[in-house]
Amino acid sequence: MHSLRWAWSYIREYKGRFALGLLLVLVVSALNMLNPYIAGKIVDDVIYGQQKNVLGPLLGIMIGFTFFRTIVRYGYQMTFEKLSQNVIFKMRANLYDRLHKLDFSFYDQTKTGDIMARMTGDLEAVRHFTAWSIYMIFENAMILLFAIGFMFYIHPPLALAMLMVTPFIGFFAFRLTADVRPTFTEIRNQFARLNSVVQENISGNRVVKAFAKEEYEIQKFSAENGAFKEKNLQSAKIWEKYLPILDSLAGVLTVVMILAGGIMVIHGSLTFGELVMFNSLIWALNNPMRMAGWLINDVQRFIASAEKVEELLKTEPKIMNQETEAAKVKNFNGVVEFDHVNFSYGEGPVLKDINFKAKPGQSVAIIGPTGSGKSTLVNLLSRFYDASSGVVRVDGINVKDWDIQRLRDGMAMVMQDIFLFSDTIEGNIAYGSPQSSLDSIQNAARLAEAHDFISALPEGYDTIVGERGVGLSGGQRQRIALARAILKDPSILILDDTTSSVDMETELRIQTTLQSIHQCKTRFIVAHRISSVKEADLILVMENGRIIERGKHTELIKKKGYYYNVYKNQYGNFDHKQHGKEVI
Ligand SMILES: Nc1ncnc2c1ncn2[C@@H]1O[C@H](COP(=O)(O)OP(=O)(O)OP(=O)(O)O)[C@@H](O)[C@H]1O
Repeated sequence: MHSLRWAWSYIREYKGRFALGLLLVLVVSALNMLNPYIAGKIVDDVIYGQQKNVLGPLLGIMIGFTFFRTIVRYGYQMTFEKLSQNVIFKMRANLYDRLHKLDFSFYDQTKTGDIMARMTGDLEAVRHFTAWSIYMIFENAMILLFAIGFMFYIHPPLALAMLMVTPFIGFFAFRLTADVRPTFTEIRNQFARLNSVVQENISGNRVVKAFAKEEYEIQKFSAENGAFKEKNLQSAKIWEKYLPILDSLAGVLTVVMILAGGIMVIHGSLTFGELVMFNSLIWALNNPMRMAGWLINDVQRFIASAEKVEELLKTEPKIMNQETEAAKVKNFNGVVEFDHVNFSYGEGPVLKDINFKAKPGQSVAIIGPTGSGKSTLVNLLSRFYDASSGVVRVDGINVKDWDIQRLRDGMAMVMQDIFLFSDTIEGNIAYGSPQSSLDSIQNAARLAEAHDFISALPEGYDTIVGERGVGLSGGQRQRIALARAILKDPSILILDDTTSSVDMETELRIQTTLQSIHQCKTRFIVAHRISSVKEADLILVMENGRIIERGKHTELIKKKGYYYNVYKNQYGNFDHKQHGKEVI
């Protein structure tokens, strides 16, 4: 019932069309009683009563009605089809909207395959229910009701005899519903698992090949595929157990009708024409009962899928906009402050008492062992996650009070895991600033040391890069992502391990450029290489979620602590000046 109420919240918008559809179904269902009635009349009045003059008009009505029914049926089928397409269009748009509202923590916990199952298979099950099952249930219920009513009108005792079978049918239909329902939820969940395996294998196909794990992955898929088949078979076995019973009970109706009706005709309490009417009406009892199994099947499938779609639509993001005055502030300059910030993803602290301040024009570098919390720290700045305690401020305002859109608009981030869309290089660079001219795109690419290799490609900036940037080297991808960030001209630029795959000479040129063009911006550079961080105004050295050292390059070298050791490991006794020029 809950799923139906939820579906109704979408259908309600088209309630006029919905009501029209049901009305047409009602008309056709009522008119379905006409042909059996006429058939009986022909037997009683034309064959037995010898009123041959009424045969023509009666046949005319029969043929006319058959045409009329076909047209009206087409009308309501189209009505429900259009309605379902509108409903699904809106649901799909809402789902997509919700997926964009949901934050990092949702994507951390949810498999892509599961999301895809909801966007495809589950929506299709809801569409099928709206387009077909609703009117079929209504049509069958109405035909059954009209037929019962009509039978009582013709001959109540025979109608009563036939109805004695229906409680048994109701009982078995109810049992079928109860037994089959859990299997549909299992089928649906197994479909999501199957989807996840396929999706992971397609995304990770290079790793699979590199480790020659094709056979292992095929077997993994085969296990999930087998489980999917088994769950479908289990479900089929249940309703195949009940369908013959429902079918047989429908057959019993014919036997009751022939037996009881025949006796009544022999005793003269029923005319032969009336028996023909009953005989013609038997499909109107049989058919809905036969269909009941299939329709129950559809309803259960709908409920299992609707619950999943609704669950996703109702998932609330943890990161939300607050309606504060600060949210109305338009732009910011880029003053950043971490005020005793602690953070945890759930289990155990990841950031502990992070405390520092950066002004526009300054660059803050973060260095430290892998897993020490560097990326997490910059992620709090863009509010991908919220601090567990303490405050992150931008221009003196808590990031939680900023309008998220505005906050992120003022920042540009090059993430560790570079993502390029399957689009042209020009489109990828202009992703954050779609109105940019080709000149400014090329200029950004020059600053990111990407222009030369892009121009050398046969199609230059029009080159379409594959999914996630396939076809480009790691360093090339990083430079395109950097150009994308530079083009945005943000107040705060965050580079998370952005030049790790770029050779040191190119990196040095990039840094010199960034230094000159971003005089008034605040820059965050997360890196492992000393060469990437040594020019920074403030270097934060992290270990186990804490800042263990801070200062400028020369100060940290003098401290002879962690930073100094990294420096020694990376450069040994290498002279940092060659031919009078700084190289590290
Ligand atoms: N989405 C997440 N959910 C749960 N734990 C996470 C998540 N992301 C990172 N962590 C954990 O938080 C800790 C810090 O990770 P983080 O990525 O910030 O480190 P890092 O210093 O940037 O590492 P690297 O240098 O390898 O990029 C690690 O222990 C990591 O396992």
